[in-house]
Amino acid sequence: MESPSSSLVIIVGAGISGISAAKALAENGVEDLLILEAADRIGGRIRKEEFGGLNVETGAGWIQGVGGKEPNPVWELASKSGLRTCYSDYSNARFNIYDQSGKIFPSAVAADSYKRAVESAIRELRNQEANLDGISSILEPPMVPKTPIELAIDFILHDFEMAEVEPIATYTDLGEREFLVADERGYEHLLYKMAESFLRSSQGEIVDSRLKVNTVVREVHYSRNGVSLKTEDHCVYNAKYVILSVSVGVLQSELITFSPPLPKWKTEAISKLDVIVYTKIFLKFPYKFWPCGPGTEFFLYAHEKRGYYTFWQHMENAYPGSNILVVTLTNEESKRVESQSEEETLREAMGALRDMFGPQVPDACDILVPKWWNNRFQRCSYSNYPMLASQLDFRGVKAPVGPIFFTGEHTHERFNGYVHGGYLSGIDTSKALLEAMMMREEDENEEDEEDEEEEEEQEGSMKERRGLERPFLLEPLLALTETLTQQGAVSRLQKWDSARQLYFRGKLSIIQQQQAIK
Ligand SMILES: Cc1cc2nc3c(=O)[nH]c(=O)nc-3n(C[C@H](O)[C@H](O)[C@H](O)COP(=O)(O)OP(=O)(O)OC[C@H]3O[C@@H](n4cnc5c(N)ncnc54)[C@H](O)[C@@H]3O)c2cc1C
Repeated sequence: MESPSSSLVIIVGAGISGISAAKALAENGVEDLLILEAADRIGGRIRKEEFGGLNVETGAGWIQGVGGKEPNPVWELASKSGLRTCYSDYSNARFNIYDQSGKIFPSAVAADSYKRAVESAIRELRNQEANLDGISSILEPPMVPKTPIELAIDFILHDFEMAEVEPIATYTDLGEREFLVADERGYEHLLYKMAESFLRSSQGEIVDSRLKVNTVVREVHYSRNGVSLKTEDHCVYNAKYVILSVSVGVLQSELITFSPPLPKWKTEAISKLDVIVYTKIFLKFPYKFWPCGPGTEFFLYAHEKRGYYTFWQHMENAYPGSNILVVTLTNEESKRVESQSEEETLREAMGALRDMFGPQVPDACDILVPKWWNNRFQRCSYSNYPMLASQLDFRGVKAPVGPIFFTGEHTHERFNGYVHGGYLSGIDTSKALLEAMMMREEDENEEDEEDEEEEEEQEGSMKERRGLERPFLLEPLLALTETLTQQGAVSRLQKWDSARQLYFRGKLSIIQQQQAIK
């Protein structure tokens, strides 16, 4: 066994959130940092793989929300580093709906039915949003789909809430656009560009000892004084602080154990989150047999089994002449396909294509079936906050526990599920950590200055003060919220806000008492 290495900060995971946290810390003078990554490369759920003579994106492929009210910082990074992208609007899929006999729906009928179904669902949901019973009834599919058009519409409604992250209740068309990454260097090029900055020391040399790949963290031992991490290969890494950037799927699994166990409020918040499995299956053909004109990039296959090889895309806009089709599956369908052989999946996908385009469709020359659910370092494609999740649940997922800070797309309130959510969460978490480090330093300096007698006198109030000032002590806040709940405050959000006010009022009075003593 190697002797333990020691760092000020260890970041577990080198996806977009881990890398952006490391970059932000390094830019703020934290040089003594180390990233431990389980896989053999950085990127996490941003991943390119060679297929059919190209590098395809098996993980994130789009830069979403471009040109909306809030700028997407990942779009800015992509523009700066010259990443090649192409405009791609998957909502167009609803104009190209095929049934099992290859009949294509006239686009006006499809678009109109779709629009009416979405509008009525939103209206009903908004009317009933104060009434929880009402909401649970609308969570059921709005109809039992029978006809192909209903099947397709049902899939799109389901897709809004499950695959596209956005709950239908909050969906607003902000005129945002999506761009598909179409660059041989891959989406991951952005991460390598970011990593360069912290892999260089202040003297400009590359310090690649700051990143260790193939290093699977299995145990996290923590106390007020720091954290000790044990890896699968029996190495020990010590740090004063840890940022855990693993996915919520990993947090819900048994890959990492904590000692002492994480508090109940934390594990409960983590367990409440839904995880979405979203799989892009790639198929290479000897030639094109699908329509390739304007507005044809996406098409839907209406099958009576919800989500059965429904959502298709051709890659001609991104890579002309590639002869590659992509079909997207989600959740139960993803898990089902992950558990069967590639031959079976190929047979099913070819059946769907031959239903749509006829028996003359040529055999595919190759297939790629990524597995996100069975990957023990992912266990999901992205997080999804259930519709009835509260602000409190969200904050519980994000809040630190002692010296352990949590980051990742699932901790970003606005953009959870997205690459830019991961990027922004890394920055937020590094800020919270820097603040905690500063506070702790102040505490320690203060303690050094006091003589022993004073220390004894003030021990009780100092303990109390530390307990209240440390930003990562969420328990008192949660306990207060619980009390308010029992007293029947109106909504969960109000309870949380009232608890926060009481907490800060308490903190203020203790600081005032401290000053009076001095
Ligand atoms: C198929 C698919 C399609 C997607 N499409 C889009 C899209 O088009 N647009 C978009 O914006 N988003 C998309 N997303 C979501 C986006 O990829 C993620 O939200 C984002 O990349 C998550 O980044 P992260 O840093 O939070 O987590 P991750 O990228 O998962 O990083 C966590 C890292 O932790 C590592 N790790 C896990 N366990 C351990 C351990 N025990 N020890 C050490 N390391 C460990 C993992 O290997 C991983 O590298 C998609 C995701 C998938 C899977």
